[in-house]
Amino acid sequence: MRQMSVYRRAHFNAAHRLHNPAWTSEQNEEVFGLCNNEYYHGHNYELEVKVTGPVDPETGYVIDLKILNDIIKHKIEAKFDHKNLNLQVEEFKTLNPTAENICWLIWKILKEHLDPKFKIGVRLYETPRNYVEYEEQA
Ligand SMILES: Nc1nc2c(c(=O)[nH]1)N=C([C@H](O)[C@H](O)COP(=O)(O)OP(=O)(O)OP(=O)(O)O)CN2
Ligand SMILES: [Zn+2]
Repeated sequence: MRQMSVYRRAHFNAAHRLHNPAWTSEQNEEVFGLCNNEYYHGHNYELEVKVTGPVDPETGYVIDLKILNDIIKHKIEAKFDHKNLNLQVEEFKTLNPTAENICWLIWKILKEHLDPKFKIGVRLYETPRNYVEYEEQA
């Protein structure tokens, strides 16, 4: 069956602090600089989700984008939007909320909620110029 990719963009704002508790303040400042600010700082995150799978011959869809949008809204935006990632997202109490780790967590959540027949890719823009991407291999 013909495989294609569909994409959905989303957006959330969140605060974070990059910090390694095993290091001294000096080491943290040296490595993370302004991102180590103990009072946190915010980003306007832009998210792009890619879903690859067979095109259903009856609907002509890979996945109904309305369904994908609902999953992103309820499982991703509800968890991250207007949150302090370090303090309010359980996973980041023990994991540094870098763009890489946020992107991976988003991928993991989507993987749990989408049909396993789909291959999922996540691209996350932390700033207009900084972005990371994770896509599972076939
Ligand atoms: N590999 C990573 N490097 C950095 C991350 C990250 O998540 N992964 N994060 C940060 C900071 O949190 C923040 O994103 C950096 O912001 P800033 O340097 O202000 O980014 P800009 O694109 O706005 O910077 P310009 O220099 O003005 O282009 C740092 N590194
Ligand atoms: Zn930051």
